[in-house]
Amino acid sequence: MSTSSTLYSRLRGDLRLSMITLFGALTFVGIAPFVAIRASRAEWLAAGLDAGMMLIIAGSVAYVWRTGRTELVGSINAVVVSLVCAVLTGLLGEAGHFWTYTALAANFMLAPRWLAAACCAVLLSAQLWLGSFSDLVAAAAFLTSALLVTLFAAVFVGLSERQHRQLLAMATLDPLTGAPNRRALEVELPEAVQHHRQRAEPMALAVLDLDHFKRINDRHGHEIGDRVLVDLVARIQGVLRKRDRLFRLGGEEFVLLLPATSAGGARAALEKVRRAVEAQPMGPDLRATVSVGVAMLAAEDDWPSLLARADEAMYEAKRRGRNQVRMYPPSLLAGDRRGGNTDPQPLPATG
Ligand SMILES: Nc1nc2c(ncn2[C@@H]2O[C@H](COP(=O)(O)OP(=O)(O)OP(=O)(O)O)[C@@H](O)[C@H]2O)c(=O)[nH]1
Repeated sequence: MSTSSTLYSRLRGDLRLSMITLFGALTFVGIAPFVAIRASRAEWLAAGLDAGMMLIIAGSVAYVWRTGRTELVGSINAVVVSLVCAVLTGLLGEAGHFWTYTALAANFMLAPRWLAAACCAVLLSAQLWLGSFSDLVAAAAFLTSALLVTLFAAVFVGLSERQHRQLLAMATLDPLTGAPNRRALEVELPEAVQHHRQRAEPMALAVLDLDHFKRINDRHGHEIGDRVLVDLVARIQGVLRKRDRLFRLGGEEFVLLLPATSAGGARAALEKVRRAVEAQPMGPDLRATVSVGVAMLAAEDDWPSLLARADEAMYEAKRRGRNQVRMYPPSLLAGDRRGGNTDPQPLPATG
């Protein structure tokens, strides 16, 4: 994946990251002229505050892209913007009020809701305390309009976040089983490959396919076939570690990503999966089995080659009679795993 498409997919997948980035860019462009104007008028404190805020926001955008800590950075930005805005009102009087609306809306885009609400409350109190209003009606008009902006921002951001979560789930989760889908795999697998290669840690990838699923559908009907897929996912997730990832590639084919796992560990884990499927019937007169192909991440691998090897091993398992785990290359295989012969053998680790 190219750098620009990686950046784009991060922006698309993380709403708060995109808001922090947009806010940072707009604040930089919007405030820079005022630093110059205030400096030219010798309003050194106001110019310094604006410049300081620009630096903090620019630094925080760089930090959030490096670390992904969007909640921390968004929270710091909201606090800084609210404080600077309140202090500017104390220094500039009426001119400081105009920035209040921007700060109120930005707080909800940057920080968790409770913190945004707290920042808004502190900012509005400071504005009423420090601001210069001609009379009580002017102060009441300011407060009402500011509260309306706050309310609109809170509702709008809340709705956007909910829709974003729903869209993300629709785009990345298989609606039948709830497992992450092929699209999610295409995002997570390249990241996992890069992560493990950089740290020279072993990683295993398995392709798992239900055996004779067509027969199950033909004999028991599609509805039961669907339930078998749901049950299969529950069984697999029940025996694997929390950090292992299961994806539905399509139909009755799944991919398992086993981070920080040696060949021996992968073999043991996938035998557990195979046995968990075989052990209990999935319904009256309905036994299912799986064929599994495993490949270990090698130094020269990219994710398509790793996936292709695991797929090749899965087809080998099918060719050899199904209901078994095969490793790729076959030299990693210690004995045929079919049926009851399930003791994992020590296997050589690979890159
Ligand atoms: N119920 C149900 N069936 C599905 C779904 N997706 C794919 N299938 C069915 O899965 C079956 C797959 O058949 P095949 O590709 O021949 O594979 P198989 O019968 O499992 O045979 P082997 O893989 O060689 O063991 C087809 O009948 C598809 O219609 C689904 O979401 N629900």
